[in-house]
Amino acid sequence: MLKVPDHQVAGHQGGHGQPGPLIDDSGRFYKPLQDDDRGAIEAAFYTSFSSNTRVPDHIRRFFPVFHGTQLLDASDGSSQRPHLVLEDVVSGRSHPSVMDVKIGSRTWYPEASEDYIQRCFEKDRKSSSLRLGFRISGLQLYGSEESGLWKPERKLVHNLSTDEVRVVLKKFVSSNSPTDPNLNPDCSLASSVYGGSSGILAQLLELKSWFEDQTIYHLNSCSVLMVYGKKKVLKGGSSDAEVKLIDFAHVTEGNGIIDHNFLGGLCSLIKFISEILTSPDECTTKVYLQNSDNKNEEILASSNECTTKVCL
Ligand SMILES: O=P(O)(O)O[C@@H]1[C@@H](OP(=O)(O)O)[C@H](OP(=O)(O)O)[C@H](O)[C@H](OP(=O)(O)O)[C@H]1OP(=O)(O)O
Ligand SMILES: Nc1ncnc2c1ncn2[C@@H]1O[C@H](COP(=O)(O)OP(=O)(O)O)[C@@H](O)[C@H]1O
Repeated sequence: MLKVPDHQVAGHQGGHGQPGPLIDDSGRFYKPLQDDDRGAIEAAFYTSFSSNTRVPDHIRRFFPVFHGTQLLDASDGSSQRPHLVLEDVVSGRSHPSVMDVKIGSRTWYPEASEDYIQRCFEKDRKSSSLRLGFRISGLQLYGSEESGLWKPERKLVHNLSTDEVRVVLKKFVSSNSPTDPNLNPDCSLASSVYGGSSGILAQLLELKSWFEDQTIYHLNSCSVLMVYGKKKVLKGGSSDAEVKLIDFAHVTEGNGIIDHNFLGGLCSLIKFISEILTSPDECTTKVYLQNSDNKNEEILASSNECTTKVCL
């Protein structure tokens, strides 16, 4: 039985006449192929990657397993269309915390159309991409029994300042309420989720060492998806935190050239996460994110230091 995933945090969502991803109970994620060349490029990437003997085995685990393509009824009931059949990397986790981080200071690439480059450039400039080499595209995190799941509106996370990005990365590994303005993120889960020999930092470092060498692909506009089951870690169990690369709709050939854009963004993300592990208590700024109509105020960051209001 196929259903719409409630754990999707970014990208094209179903609805308004647009098909979105589907999942099943066996741990598969079905991503509709986009009509234009984006669908064809992503399908070609997965096909090439799956059989490319130049990709080391230990690197394959950072990509969702690819099970080919399948014609399915679209999630919006419009018509049958081909879907990529992928491993659902969130499946099997209780209270999954998920963050999509789009890597690269530029999400456009020279071969794209002028119009596309311009749109991407604007998003890169307004978001943290140009400044930091990555941006948070979307996230969900489990707060508590009372507060439930925190899934800030995507437009609220798109244009975060550097401080806000740091705070969101801290909230991702904190056990106190992500929405309480009087609480600093306690980072109490940082060592189990980000740290350790198999934590997120170790995985990102392993990926980085591949990107220092690999010249096969340029992963334009691709994301790092960070996932872990919060319930288990809160109960003191070992973390099942995983890093996966997703979204290959804009991959181009590397032609023997290092993917500097991806590598630079990855190094920057690594630095932020390392700093949270080494100095989790470093003071953060109190930030209220507010819609322009002054409604739906949402608090992303907190400390005793100062208060900033950002109108979106
Ligand atoms: O269509 P939208 O407005 O959801 O924009 C998509 C973006 O969503 P956003 O609104 O920035 O969260 C979306 O960004 P995320 O994956 O959500 O970070 C992509 O940039 C997508 O472009 P493409 O499919 O990669 O070429 C963007 O799609 P296109 O506008 O290029 O179709
Ligand atoms: N294999 C997967 N398993 C689980 N969730 C996924 C997977 N691939 C994508 N997602 C979810 O869907 C979102 C959008 O995916 P993405 O491939 O970036 O789509 P788009 O091309 O529409 O931007 C991601 O942010 C993530 O939440």
